[in-house]
Amino acid sequence: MSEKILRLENITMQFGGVIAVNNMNLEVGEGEIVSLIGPNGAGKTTAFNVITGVYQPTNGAVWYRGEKIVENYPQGKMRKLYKGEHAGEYTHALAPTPDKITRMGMARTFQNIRLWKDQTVFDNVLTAMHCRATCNLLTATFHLNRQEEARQRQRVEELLAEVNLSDVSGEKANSLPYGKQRRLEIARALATDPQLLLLDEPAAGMNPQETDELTAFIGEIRTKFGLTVFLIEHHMDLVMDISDRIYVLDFGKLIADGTPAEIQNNQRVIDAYLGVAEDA
Ligand SMILES: Nc1ncnc2c1ncn2[C@@H]1O[C@H](COP(=O)(O)OP(=O)(O)OP(=O)(O)O)[C@@H](O)[C@H]1O
Repeated sequence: MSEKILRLENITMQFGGVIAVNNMNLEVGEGEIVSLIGPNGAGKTTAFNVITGVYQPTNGAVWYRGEKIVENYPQGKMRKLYKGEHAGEYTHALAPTPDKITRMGMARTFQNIRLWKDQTVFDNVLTAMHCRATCNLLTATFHLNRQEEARQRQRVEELLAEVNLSDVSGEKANSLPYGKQRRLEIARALATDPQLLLLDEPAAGMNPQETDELTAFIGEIRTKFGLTVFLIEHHMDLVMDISDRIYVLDFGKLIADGTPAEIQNNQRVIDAYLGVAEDA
């Protein structure tokens, strides 16, 4: 099996009385495309939010490229609840901010498109690239030297060509058809030069043709950019076509993992999700 680029160890995320993610253990190998599927409210986006530093988990650790990057040692009542085999290993909380995690080489897109709608396609990508290169908005805005600015503009042009958006480079983001807006979101994530790309429902709202194009596109960028992809998706055609492996989440708990063929034939998954999705 390939080297693990991402590993979740005993991740629990609790909001008041709701346990959104319940003791999740999973691994994503270098170069894989892995999907996380499950019914609405199963905890998929919450898991992404923990991985990318939006939420500090109630318990557990996230490892990235062999390094522990997120960890929590439960306090107070929680400490009692989670004092398990690994509790002694959690000596302090590690909680990097999302931008720090981006700079480690992890990029993400969101369920709802989050583009700078009035900016051009080019400027959307350039801004994302600035953030990675300088980590400081003031520096990004005012102090880039000319040589660096020219290098970045060149890189944006190359990136837009690689994702087939060169022809709309000067258009405003909100004037693009929906499928291209999604593609632009992914281009923005790629501008931060990630090794691991997390896609949260990239095909949401797409018609079948757009979904097919996106499926091919994700495969292409994996190869072109040497990426590992971890994605959440409800479009089962896309998931089954593209995934090396699939994890299934239900009410915060992983109930299965395996290849697409194994998952499609898993009775527990059919009962909890696939059967329902097909009937819907
Ligand atoms: N910030 C929050 N505060 C309180 N509860 C939350 C918060 N974020 C998520 N939840 C709850 O956690 C549970 C899991 O939500 P989550 O959005 O992770 O599910 P999901 O699997 O991504 O669903 P969907 O497929 O609909 O996007 C839900 O019950 C949700 O209401």
